[in-house]
Amino acid sequence: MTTTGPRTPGPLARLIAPVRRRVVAATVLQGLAAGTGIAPLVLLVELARGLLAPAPLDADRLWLLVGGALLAALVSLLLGAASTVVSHRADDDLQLAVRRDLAAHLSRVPLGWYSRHGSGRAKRALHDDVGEVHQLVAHTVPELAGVVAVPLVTLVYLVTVDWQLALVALVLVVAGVALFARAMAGGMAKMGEYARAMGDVSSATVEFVRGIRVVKQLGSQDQASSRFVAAADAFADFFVAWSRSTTAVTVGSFLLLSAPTVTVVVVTAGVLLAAAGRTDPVDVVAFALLAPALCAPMNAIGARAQQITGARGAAARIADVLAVPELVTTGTATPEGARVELRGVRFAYEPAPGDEAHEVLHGIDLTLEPGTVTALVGPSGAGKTTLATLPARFADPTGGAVLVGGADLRDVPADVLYRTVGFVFQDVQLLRASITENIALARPDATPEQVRAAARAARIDDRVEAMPRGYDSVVGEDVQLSGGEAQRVAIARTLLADPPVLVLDEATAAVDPSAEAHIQDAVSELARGRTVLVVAHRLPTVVGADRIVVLDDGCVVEDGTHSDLLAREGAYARLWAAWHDQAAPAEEAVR
Ligand SMILES: Nc1ncnc2c1ncn2[C@@H]1O[C@H](COP(=O)(O)OP(=O)(O)OP(=O)(O)O)[C@@H](O)[C@H]1O
Repeated sequence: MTTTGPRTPGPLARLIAPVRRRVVAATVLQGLAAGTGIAPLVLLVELARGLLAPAPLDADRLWLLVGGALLAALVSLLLGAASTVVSHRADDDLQLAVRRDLAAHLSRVPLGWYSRHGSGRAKRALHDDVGEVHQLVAHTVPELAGVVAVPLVTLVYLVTVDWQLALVALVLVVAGVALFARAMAGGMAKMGEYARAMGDVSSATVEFVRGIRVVKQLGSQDQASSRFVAAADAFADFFVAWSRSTTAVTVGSFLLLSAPTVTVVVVTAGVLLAAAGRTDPVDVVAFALLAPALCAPMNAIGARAQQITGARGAAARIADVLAVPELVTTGTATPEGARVELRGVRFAYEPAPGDEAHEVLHGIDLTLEPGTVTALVGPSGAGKTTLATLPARFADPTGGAVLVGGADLRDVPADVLYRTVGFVFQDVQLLRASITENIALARPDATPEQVRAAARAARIDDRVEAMPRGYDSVVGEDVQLSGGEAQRVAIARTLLADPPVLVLDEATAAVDPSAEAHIQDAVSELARGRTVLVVAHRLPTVVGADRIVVLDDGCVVEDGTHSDLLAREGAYARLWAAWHDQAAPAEEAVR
């Protein structure tokens, strides 16, 4: 993201602002630690000077130098440790604060956001992105002080020892840094292309892996893998060309900045100067010992630059998640009763960047009376699922209002709303916890008898009893549940929560007859005495509904009972006939 005009802090600067002072303190401490870390070497040089001097040994002075070197090493260690403590404390506080903010925010974003992005984006922000910022605050920034302080302090000392030799070393390092900067600039210029090629490989990989089962069934592996292979080849070609264009400069910079090169060149120059009587041989020892320190930290710059780029991306992603609008609730209304009303409801999904918003519900008026079952039917893409998610406030309508028990959902506190409206959708979410905990999620105080009663009503009790640890069996560890079983656990959970209004998205796929009978029994149990809205993907299941609402292209086109609608010979009758011609024989074949 680019900004113009007065400089506004970027997402990374804003994110770490609360701990900025402590990061600065840790950086200063690390700089001091790195600077004092050079002192023992300097004192060693002075020790050599004392030992090699023609004059008699001044033992006291030499011991003083040894003591000084030890003390400097100790101080450097202590300063480094203090820096680590300060930076890690700051990092701990920052991680906790950011994770708390994210968790609180994620609990208030519309449920529809999760349907659209899956839980992967939330996990990435909470775990991976916070981890990248940790790397920056706890390690990268303080360590950069060392990268700067060590060569600077060394250079200042070496200039005082012999400015000519220092100049030789400086020319080498400057040439190396210039080459390195060129290599980095070349690399950065192609970064966009690199990201594109990498993106192509990852989307081709995802596509290939996702479709692998279907592809294998159809025996067309070669065709399916061709896009993946083409993307991988294109990436390899790009990478080879990229490396070729930067290899010479990169290798040149590494050679110039390597400790052996700098040492050999400077010592050779020192020997020549000493032979010409223009420098003291002991000064050459100083360069032999300290010249590597001029360039050693440079090698860390590449990795640090990558960590800074990574943390910038992570902070931007965290900021994006925090910017997702929350569902605001005035908290001023409590539903009275279980009537659900949709008044002139319009809905448009948020468009992808660059696209125009596309309205999918165009002014729906619908009242669901307490204790009745209403089935939503219609062609694929008519807006059934979108409509069904609105009473559970997955999102707010873009026009009109949704009321439950006379209260506009925007005025109902979230906990009251979810006690009033329950939902069981196809992608059932079970926790990696015991069956009991999964069923009692909304009522942790439920007794084991209440949990079992709900499981019995949901026709899952027998299956749970047969599990290795019964109701204590952990889902995903002790037992793997089929889709139908998971759905019945979710139904048991909803039965126990006992919400007066219920939204159900019926399974799309045909399952075997006994499993379907179990699910239908469980659903009937669930529907008893509640206001139920069910999205029916398979027509035979709607026959007994009190009312059938036919949606087409985001509008209600018919409304009535099964026999009324058949007699009307309109949209529903056509759907029914089409289902009999196509889907029914296919389902029979599956059975
Ligand atoms: N998350 C989303 N973002 C953008 N558009 C969406 C999203 N979900 C659904 N749509 C669009 O909204 C329209 C209605 O979709 P919806 O899933 O509500 O229909 P449906 O009647 O339930 O279909 P089906 O029976 O196939 O499940 C479709 O055009 C669909 O492409």
